[in-house]
Amino acid sequence: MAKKTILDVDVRGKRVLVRVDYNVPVEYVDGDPRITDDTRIRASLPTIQNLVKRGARVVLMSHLGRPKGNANPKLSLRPVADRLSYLMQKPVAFANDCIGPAAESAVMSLGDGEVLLLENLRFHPEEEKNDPSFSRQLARLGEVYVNDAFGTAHRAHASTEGVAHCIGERAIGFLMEKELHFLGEELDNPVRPFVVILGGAKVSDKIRVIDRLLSKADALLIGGAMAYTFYLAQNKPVGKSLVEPDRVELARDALQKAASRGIDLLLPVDSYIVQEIDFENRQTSPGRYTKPGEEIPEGWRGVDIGPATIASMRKKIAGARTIFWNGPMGVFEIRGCDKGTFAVAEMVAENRDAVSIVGGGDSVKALHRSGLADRITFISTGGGASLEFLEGTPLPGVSVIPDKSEKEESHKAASSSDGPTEALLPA
Ligand SMILES: Nc1ncnc2c1ncn2[C@@H]1O[C@H](COP(=O)(O)OP(=O)(O)O)[C@@H](O)[C@H]1O
Ligand SMILES: O=C(OP(=O)(O)O)[C@H](O)COP(=O)(O)O
Repeated sequence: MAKKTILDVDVRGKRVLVRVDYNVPVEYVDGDPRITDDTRIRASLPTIQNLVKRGARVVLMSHLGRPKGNANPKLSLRPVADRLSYLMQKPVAFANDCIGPAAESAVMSLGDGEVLLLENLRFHPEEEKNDPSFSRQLARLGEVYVNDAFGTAHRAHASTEGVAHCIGERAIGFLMEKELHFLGEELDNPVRPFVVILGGAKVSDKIRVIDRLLSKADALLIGGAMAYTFYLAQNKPVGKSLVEPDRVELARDALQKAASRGIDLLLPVDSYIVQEIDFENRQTSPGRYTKPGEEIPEGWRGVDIGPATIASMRKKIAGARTIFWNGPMGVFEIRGCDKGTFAVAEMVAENRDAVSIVGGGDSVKALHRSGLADRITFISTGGGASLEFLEGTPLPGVSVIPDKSEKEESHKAASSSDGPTEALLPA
C-alpha cells in the first residue's frame, strides 16, 4: 500500500519537520570541513524545494556519524547547511541544537518558504534510545512530520520513529517514495529477464537478500569475496581468499534453491589472484595473475573476477530488462583489482533498455568513481536500509507513516501516559 506523501498534506504556512539523512562523509583539511560526497544532500532537494514552493516552514533534522551522545564539533551539521544553501541558492538557517531554546527560537523565526537545519541529533544520547521525552521535544518543532531519510529508516530512533507518534500529520518525502518504489515495486514485479548481480565481502550480510531474490530473479551473478564461500560450498579450493566457513551451508542452500527453480546462478569461471594484499597501503604483491578455472591455488587469494567471467556476465546483463546490483566484484579500492567492478558498472550502464537499480555503499561508490552514475535508472541512498528492506524486514521509519487510505491519527501523544506534546505557538 502506498504511503502518504507530502503532496497529500496541506503545508502552507506550517512548520514541517523533515527527517533527512545527511550522514555524509566530511573530512577536515587544515581545520576546514570538506564534504567529499554530497549525493545524499542533493537527493533531498526535490522534497525541500517542493515544500518551499508550497510555502512551508521547513525544519530539517539529521544525524551525522556516530558521536555516541556527545557533542563533537567535527560531526557538526553546519557545513551541511552551507552546502545545502549553495545547492538551493538560498539561505539555510542553522540552529546550534536540535531541541530546546536554540532550536525553538530558530524555528519560530522562520517565515513561509524558509529553511532551517538543526544540529546533529546524535549529540543527544536520547535520540538513539528513542526516548519518548526527547521525541516530544522534537515534536514541538513541527506541525507536520515528514520522513525522507531512507538511509536511516531501518533505525527506530526518536527522529525516525518516536517523534512520528507525537505529530498527527505524517508523510514521506519524494526520496523515500522513490526508494520504496524502485527497491519495492520494481523488484517485486520485475520486467523479465531480471538479473541480480551480487558481490562484496560477506555472505552473512546478504544471505537473506539472496534468499529473497532467488524467488524473483531469472539469473543471479555472483562475484566479490562472496563467490569463494560459494566455491567452498561446492568443495572447490579457495586458497587464502576471504571466505566465511560458517556460511557454507547457507551458500549450499542457495545453490540448491537456484537449481531447483531453474535460476541461472553464475559463479566466477576465472579470477584475478594475488599472493598478498595490503589493504592499508592499497597495494598487492608483485605476484599476481589471472587464473582460469574455478579454483584458487594454495597460498593465493582471489581479489577480482577475471575476463572470462566478465564475458559471461556481459551476455546476461545485456539481455536483462531489470537489473539489481549490490556489492563490488573485487577489491575495487586497489588498482589492478578493480577491473571486474568497473566492467560491471559499464555493462549495467550500457543496457539502456533495462530498469537498473544499484544499492550498497561500496557499489555506489564504485559507480560514482566510474563516472557512469547518471546512466543508472536508480541509485539507492541506503546501505543497511536497502538490505533490510530487500530482506523484507519492515522499516520502522516507514511503518510509522500512514498509508494513503488511512485517516490521519489524532494526536497520539495527547493520550500518552507521558503527557501531551506542547506545541510551539505559530509565529
Ligand atoms: N575478492 C575479494 N576479497 C576481499 N574483499 C573483497 C573482495 N571482493 C570485494 N571485496 C570487498 O568488499 C567490500 C564491499 O563489500 P560490501 O560492504 O558487501 O559492499 P556494499 O557496500 O556495496 O554492499 C569492498 O571493500 C571490497 O574491497
Ligand atoms: O549511512 C547510513 O547507513 P549505511 O552506511 O548503511 O548506508 C545511515 O545514515 C545510518 O547510519 P547508522 O548506521 O550510523 O545508523
